[in-house]
Amino acid sequence: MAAPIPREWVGLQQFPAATQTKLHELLGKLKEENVSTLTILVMGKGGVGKSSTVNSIVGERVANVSAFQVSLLPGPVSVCASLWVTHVSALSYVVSMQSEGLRPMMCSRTRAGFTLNIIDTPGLIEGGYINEQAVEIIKRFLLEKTIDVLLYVDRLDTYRMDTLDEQVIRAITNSLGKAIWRRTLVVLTHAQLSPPDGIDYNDFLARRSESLLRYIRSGAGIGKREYADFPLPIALAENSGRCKTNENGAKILPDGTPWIPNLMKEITIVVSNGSKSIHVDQKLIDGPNPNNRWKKYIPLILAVQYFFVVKGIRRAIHSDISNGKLDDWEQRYRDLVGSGNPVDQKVSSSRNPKA
Ligand SMILES: Nc1nc2c(ncn2[C@@H]2O[C@H](COP(=O)(O)OP(=O)(O)OP(=O)(O)O)[C@@H](O)[C@H]2O)c(=O)[nH]1
Repeated sequence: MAAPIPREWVGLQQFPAATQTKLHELLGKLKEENVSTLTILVMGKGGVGKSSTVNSIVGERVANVSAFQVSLLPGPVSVCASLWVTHVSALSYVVSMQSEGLRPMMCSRTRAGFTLNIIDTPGLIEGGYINEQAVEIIKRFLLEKTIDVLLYVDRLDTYRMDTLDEQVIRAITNSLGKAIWRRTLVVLTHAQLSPPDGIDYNDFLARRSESLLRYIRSGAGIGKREYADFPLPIALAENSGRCKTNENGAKILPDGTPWIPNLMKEITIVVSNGSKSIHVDQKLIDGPNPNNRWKKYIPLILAVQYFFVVKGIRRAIHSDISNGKLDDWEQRYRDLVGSGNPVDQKVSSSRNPKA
């Protein structure tokens, strides 16, 4: 199927002038590096703000946003709130999966010779499990596409990580290969939260980032020695219409940073980090063939067998022959014959008890 003709990126004009200037600057930098097309894949659990982030980046409502909004309650009710968040989020995953369908959505926009493709995907969890059907549909959708950047989206205001997070990360790794994590920017939405119990915002962010990265590294199989190869930078997003703005009208993070240009800057850093974009072909989607897994070790195993087993046995036989030593069975046979065959004697005496 032919790719749709990209439309003009009119959403760019919705941004405040300062944001537009910054975005044009970043697109110009990419073009200097011969990058004139950027394909961004957005993945994560359900209800974390994937579609909202897509809409924020494009500056248009191109993706359907789920109806559920879970907010963090401040102060003494924070424990209740965290349970409530978990509960309502789980409900929102189920409802959104049913209402939105499982098909990913690609939106393409062009501006001054630059094309932005952004792919929104359904949440990967349904009823507390990985939705294998959604994973298969996403894989098929991505076939023969080249992914420049993965935005792995999660919420800043989620306190607990569990094995489900690891499963989502494993499902992405199995579908797109471990290398996708070299091309990943982690995006934490709901960035305008007030941390519970008076915790300092930066401390809260540091703790949340650390626990999320721990899960990503574990789910993706990134060992300690590989940390430098998989930098996994983190950017914050606040998609709410109530996000604070600066004097230019740009949506800002609690520290005053306009977050959309900041997110785009982080994306360009990932693009320029020296790793390759991920081309999704059938082989990548199928994953490693378990039959081929040990194939390369076959000659080595045969050589070890030959030198340590076959040669050893041969040597033992030769030395037995030259020592005149008999095999156990041969020795036993000779003993039997030599002593008048006690087995035969026993048999004949049992047939003729008087004998
Ligand atoms: N306050 C706040 N709300 C957000 C933010 N991002 C998303 N939301 C809300 O969270 C809910 C889910 O957002 P979506 O963008 O639909 O999340 P999603 O990950 O695309 O969800 P699925 O498509 O169901 O997987 C919606 O009600 C959004 O309005 C954010 O940064 N801040």
